[in-house]
Amino acid sequence: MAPAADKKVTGLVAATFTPFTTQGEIDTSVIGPYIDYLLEKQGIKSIFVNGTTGESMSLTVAERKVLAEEWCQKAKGRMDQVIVHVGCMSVKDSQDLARHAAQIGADGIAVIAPFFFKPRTAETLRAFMKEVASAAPNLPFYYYQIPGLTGVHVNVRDVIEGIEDLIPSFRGVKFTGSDLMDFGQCVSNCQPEWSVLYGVDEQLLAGLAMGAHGAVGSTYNYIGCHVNKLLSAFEKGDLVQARSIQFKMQELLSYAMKLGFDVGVNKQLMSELSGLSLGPPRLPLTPCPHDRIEQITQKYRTVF
Ligand SMILES: CC(=O)N[C@@H]([C@@H](O)[C@H](O)[C@H](O)CO)[C@@H](O)CC(=O)C(=O)O
Repeated sequence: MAPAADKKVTGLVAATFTPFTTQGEIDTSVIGPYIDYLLEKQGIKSIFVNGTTGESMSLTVAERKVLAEEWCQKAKGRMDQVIVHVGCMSVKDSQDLARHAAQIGADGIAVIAPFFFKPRTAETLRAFMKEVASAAPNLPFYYYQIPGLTGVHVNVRDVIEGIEDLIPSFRGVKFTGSDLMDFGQCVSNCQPEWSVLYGVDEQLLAGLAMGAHGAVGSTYNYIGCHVNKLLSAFEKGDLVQARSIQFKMQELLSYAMKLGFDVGVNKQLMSELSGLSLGPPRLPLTPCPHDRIEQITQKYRTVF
């Protein structure tokens, strides 16, 4: 049976941060205001929750369910799409989360490759994904490729070959890698109803030139309003304007990277720029000194 919520993902999708209290417990009270902020201040209409930015691998399955439910409930009728990442090391946990995502009205699910015992071939990875997708056969399913973190360097082009026969709910890829040849091959070999989404914010324009249908990223949480202008400029064929926004993103991110940029730093930057209390990151991520966040915030203000 075809997935019920069958609409293509386009435009910018914010990979959301997970709010924690100062004691390190998940804090769902921030999720409503967070969604207001994305819609009203950043022009972001879709979210990707419990992903890398959301520290999913540091959360319990129970916490992930509570968070997914709150994001879906608060976004209902307001946002276009809520995609819930359900990837885990155990296929059983992933199936549990996939079933749960279907129950709470998510618009789609995504799965990263397991990375402790790594699939060595596209075939094994596809088999893992098939098992997860079968737990929520009516939900659009996306493969979330992020080799820099998983260490799984299987060609995505090989993963998607004929995958619609294996996983009828397959609807695309979130491609967080720099191999633009593999990315281009995904675009040129995708089915019309699939979305191929690019996930390296600092290189988005290259992804768009290669045919990305949209983009998922962490920085769209706080610079989405600028990046939306990049998308419009690209659509109008104004590459000079599109490049100038991309170069600003690169200036900010290369500055932050030199100071040490990880999900924890990124989360604190988001708190600083949005005024939302997202709390500290969870171990093994550690909070970064306040003066460093101030330097990055200052850079943001001079660049944009
Ligand atoms: C490795 C990583 O965290 N990549 C980010 C990017 O948005 C990244 O933060 C940005 O390009 C800056 O490097 C996203 O692709 C991750 C993401 O979408 C997610 O949180 O699931």
